[in-house]
Amino acid sequence: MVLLSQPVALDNHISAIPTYKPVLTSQPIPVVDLTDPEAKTLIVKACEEFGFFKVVNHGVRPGLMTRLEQEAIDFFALPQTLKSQSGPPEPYGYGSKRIGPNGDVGWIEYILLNANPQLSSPKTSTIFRQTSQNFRKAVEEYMHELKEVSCKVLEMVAEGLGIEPRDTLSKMVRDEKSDSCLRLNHYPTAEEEEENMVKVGFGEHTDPQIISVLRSNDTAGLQICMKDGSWVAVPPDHSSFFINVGDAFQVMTNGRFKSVKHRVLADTRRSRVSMIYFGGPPLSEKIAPLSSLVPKQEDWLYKEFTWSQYKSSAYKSKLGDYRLGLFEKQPLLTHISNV
Ligand SMILES: C=C1C[C@]23C[C@@]1(O)CC[C@H]2[C@@]12CC[C@H](O)[C@@](C)(C(=O)O1)[C@H]2[C@@H]3C(=O)O
Ligand SMILES: O=C(O)CCC(=O)C(=O)O
Ligand SMILES: [Fe+2]
Repeated sequence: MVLLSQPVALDNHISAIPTYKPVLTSQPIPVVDLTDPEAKTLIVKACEEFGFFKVVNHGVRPGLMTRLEQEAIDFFALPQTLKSQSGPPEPYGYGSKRIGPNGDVGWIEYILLNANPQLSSPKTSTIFRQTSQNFRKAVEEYMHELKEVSCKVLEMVAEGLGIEPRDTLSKMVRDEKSDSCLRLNHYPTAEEEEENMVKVGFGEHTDPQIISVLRSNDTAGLQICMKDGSWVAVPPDHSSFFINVGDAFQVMTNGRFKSVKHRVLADTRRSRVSMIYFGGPPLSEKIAPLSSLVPKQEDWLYKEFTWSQYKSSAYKSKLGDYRLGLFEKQPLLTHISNV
């Protein structure tokens, strides 16, 4: 077992990583007990108000969470030359400091793995070749359990919103062609730091998929953006999950649920390890407001698109871009006076 207590040098120094003086407001994050009979109502309320909430009593084995965390720590402690053989990510594989293909950087190293083995890439095979069978086993078990949590939450949402049938949302994530993925992030410690300054670990963004389920160790750093533009720090809790509404979910609810903007400001005195399961639809799935929620097409705020189209456009964007803008319907000219 290797502990990452020493400062870690990322592969090359990128001075472009911004530092921040944190300005925060405090606001309690909604907590939902998945065994509570009121859970579906509370989840809908949290998705409408924040696009974000914490879940407890989720049914995932605590031992599996710590096993995968330890496997991730062991991987990130490998020599840089070995790790770099599994990168750069395309988009799956190992990445360091660079996030995505369009110049975004952060104080981070990570592994991105596709949950669908049919879509597995050479870079991810390299990761599994360099690590023990235990790593692959922990990843597979974790993805399986996280898919269940995601589907449980999506079915509760369907019940809470009166969407019929109740597996309308969850079946996209359960589909064997679902384009879901798992991301393991490591925000290392740093040698020296300006007093009261923190580095941007993962710049502000929304997640493109339907639902993201995040678990981290007990190091702080995650922040979410409120509707008024203020940022709220999310107190870490290694035994719970944090759920994000993603862009595709915002579209399917016709904007009733907001895809939450979030970021990570890295505390460079303590390393942070996070593991996020992104529940996505199959590439061919058509994404549009759900007819059981918005029966009349003229009320749709978004044009229909396939997940594959959305993904391609997301990979042409920068992290902080508003990706849904391209898919918003223009107001009809006949509705505008003076035209
Ligand atoms: C800059 C980028 C990285 C990202 C793809 C993108 O072009 C814009 C969205 C980014 C994001 C954010 C959530 C997830 O971490 C992620 C895997 C995803 O699906 O969209 C990342 C992408 C990535 O790092 O490849
Ligand atoms: O590491 C975290 O806590 C959040 C990372 C994140 O937002 C992402 O990977 O999309
Ligand atoms: Fe994210």
